[in-house]
Amino acid sequence: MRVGLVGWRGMVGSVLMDRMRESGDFKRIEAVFFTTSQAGQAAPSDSAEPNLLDANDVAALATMDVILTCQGGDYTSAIHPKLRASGWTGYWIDAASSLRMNDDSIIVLDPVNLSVIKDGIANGTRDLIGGNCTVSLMLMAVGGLFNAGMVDWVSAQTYQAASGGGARHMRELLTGMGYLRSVVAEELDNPASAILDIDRKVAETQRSADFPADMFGAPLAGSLIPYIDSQLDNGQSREEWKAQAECNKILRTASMIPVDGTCVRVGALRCHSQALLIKLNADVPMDEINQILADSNPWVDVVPNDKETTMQRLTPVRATGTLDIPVGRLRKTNMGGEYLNAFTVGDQLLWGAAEPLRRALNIVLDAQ
Ligand SMILES: NC(=O)C1=CN([C@@H]2O[C@H](COP(=O)(O)OP(=O)(O)OC[C@H]3O[C@@H](n4cnc5c(N)ncnc54)[C@H](OP(=O)(O)O)[C@@H]3O)[C@@H](O)[C@H]2O)C=CC1
Ligand SMILES: N[C@@H](CC(=O)OP(=O)(O)O)C(=O)O
Repeated sequence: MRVGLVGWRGMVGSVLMDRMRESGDFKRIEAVFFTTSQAGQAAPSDSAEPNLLDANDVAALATMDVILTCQGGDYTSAIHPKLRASGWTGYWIDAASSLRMNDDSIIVLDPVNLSVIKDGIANGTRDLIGGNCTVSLMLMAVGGLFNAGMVDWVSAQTYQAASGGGARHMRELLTGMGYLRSVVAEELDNPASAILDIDRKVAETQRSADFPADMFGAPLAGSLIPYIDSQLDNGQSREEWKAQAECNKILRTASMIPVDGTCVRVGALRCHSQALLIKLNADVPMDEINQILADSNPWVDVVPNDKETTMQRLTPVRATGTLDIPVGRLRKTNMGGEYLNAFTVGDQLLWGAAEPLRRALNIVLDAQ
């Protein structure tokens, strides 16, 4: 199949290209590389064409069997309707949120919803959309409990990495960290200096007009921001709204399972973490819960709930750059035996963005 790649040189796209090369995906396809800004320049060595094609050229896109895009929502909104209106019936595989909640799209996360994806493809669905990173990572961790029909509702409190905003947001976080260190470098080198003087200087710096905050809209280094994405009329942020909407669509639930919480940006680089309170519909023993989670997919790492193991295995430092999905702090809470505590971490550029897309491509290839 001829597969048109759009957005491949961006941050999500670069992670996707690395995974496709590692996994041998390019051997299965005739890859054609598109760009919105560099048409005519030399294409990467994986390309079937010598040069990059114009990603705004609908006629050129229409010669593809599959378009795989990480270019972003504005691109999708501009191009996808024109392409479909031209009569194109190929597969559109996309990281952006624009088409996610459309009736004629599927949200792809095959370790959790392979049957939904296969049914959809068999029934003619051609828009296969990656889920929101937080939702995908939560379901990679605890989807086993949902699929076992054990979940009444979930309260999810998130700790989301800078990379969710994009490459410039990651740079702003690191610049802010360096800036803070630089204003107290002398005091830090002197063990006799007063920690409250250091603290005061740091707070003054964070509050100053020249502290880097253009991308996030508020200082993040040494702080956090309890709001992600746009504001909705019901008091939720759009990121919080996605949790229930997308989770239920991914699972194709017969009746809505409530999912809600507060989404918070923290100073991690590319791993999102989540503290979950899961209301089970029965007081299931912990060993059974651990087993269901461990068996749910090959990437879940059920971390025993002790301090030393948790500190080694259940952190962004441990999970970053890997496909592993550690889930731990598993215990029943004071609320009762049906109320399960959990904490999970995952790389938001891998399972949170790129990996479900390349796997959706392979499912499409397998279906031919
Ligand atoms: N960031 C995230 O965590 C997630 C993002 N997504 C989706 O993916 C989309 C893309 O996100 P992201 O990868 O962060 O976006 P980037 O800003 O990194 O890349 C988007 C595009 O910008 C263009 N570009 C311009 N200058 C450069 C440069 N110097 N280096 C690389 N690319 C450049 C490229 O297009 P061209 O070659 O055409 O110029 C590139 O494809 C998002 O809009 C969102 O819809 C989904 C899930 C998570
Ligand atoms: N909103 C996510 C990243 C993202 O791109 O989400 P979505 O694909 O739902 O727009 C974050 O900031 O962490």
